[in-house]
Amino acid sequence: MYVILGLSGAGKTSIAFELEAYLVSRGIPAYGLDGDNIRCGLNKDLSFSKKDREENIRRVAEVARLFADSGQICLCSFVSPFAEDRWVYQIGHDMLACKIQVFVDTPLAVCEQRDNKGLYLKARQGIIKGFTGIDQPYETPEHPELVLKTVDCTVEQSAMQVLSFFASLLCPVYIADFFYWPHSLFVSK
Ligand SMILES: Nc1ncnc2c1ncn2[C@@H]1O[C@H](COP(=O)(O)OS(=O)(=O)O)[C@@H](OP(=O)(O)O)[C@H]1O
Ligand SMILES: Nc1ncnc2c1ncn2[C@@H]1O[C@H](COP(=O)(O)OP(=O)(O)O)[C@@H](O)[C@H]1O
Repeated sequence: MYVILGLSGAGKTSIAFELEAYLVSRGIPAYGLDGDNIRCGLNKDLSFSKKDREENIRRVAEVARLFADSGQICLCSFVSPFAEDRWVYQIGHDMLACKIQVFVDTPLAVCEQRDNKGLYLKARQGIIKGFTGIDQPYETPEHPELVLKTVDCTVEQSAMQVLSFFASLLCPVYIADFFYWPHSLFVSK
């Protein structure tokens, strides 16, 4: 299970979906659970209050566990701003290889400049209340397995960093089988 954390606009979704596409294209079952998707269905009854964010992550961790039990790599991309909520991912995942926390460490100013969905502008205008990084805190993960800096690198490069880390956890035979990329990791679009 990968837990991909960071501010809105940090790059969580882009990296998670790039990873999913890459792994699936290599015959490795993987599935991405993303805040925007899950909040349209399973968690559409939840707001962005502290209590509801906690419930959001609790349900996501339960679903992710089911995916993991079925043998799939589950990529969970959620803001998860509060440190005390993140422990739910740990339950039932004692081995390092089973739970990898990736912090997408993009500065707030960069996320705000990207503002793909116009949410930061609305938050600055006071139209959205309780927006992470603006008028709600983001507690930086203290011990992530991997920290990604997304400034001046592409989505593919960031995804490659995660794959390289993943490969470093695997036995050599498995690496040779799935992670030998002679020149280019990704099929050009
Ligand atoms: N108040 C507030 N704060 C943060 N984000 C907000 C908010 N309101 C809406 N959005 C949109 O919801 C997406 C984050 O949902 P998450 O489920 O990942 O949030 S959380 O983990 O429960 O904190 C987030 O998606 P990403 O941009 O992909 O992170 C936003 O599009
Ligand atoms: N190295 C990178 N990794 C991820 N996203 C990046 C990177 N460089 C630029 N971006 C851009 O930043 C934006 C991140 O948006 P998104 O993936 O939706 O973030 P989040 O899911 O964290 O809100 C996208 O437009 C993406 O193309």
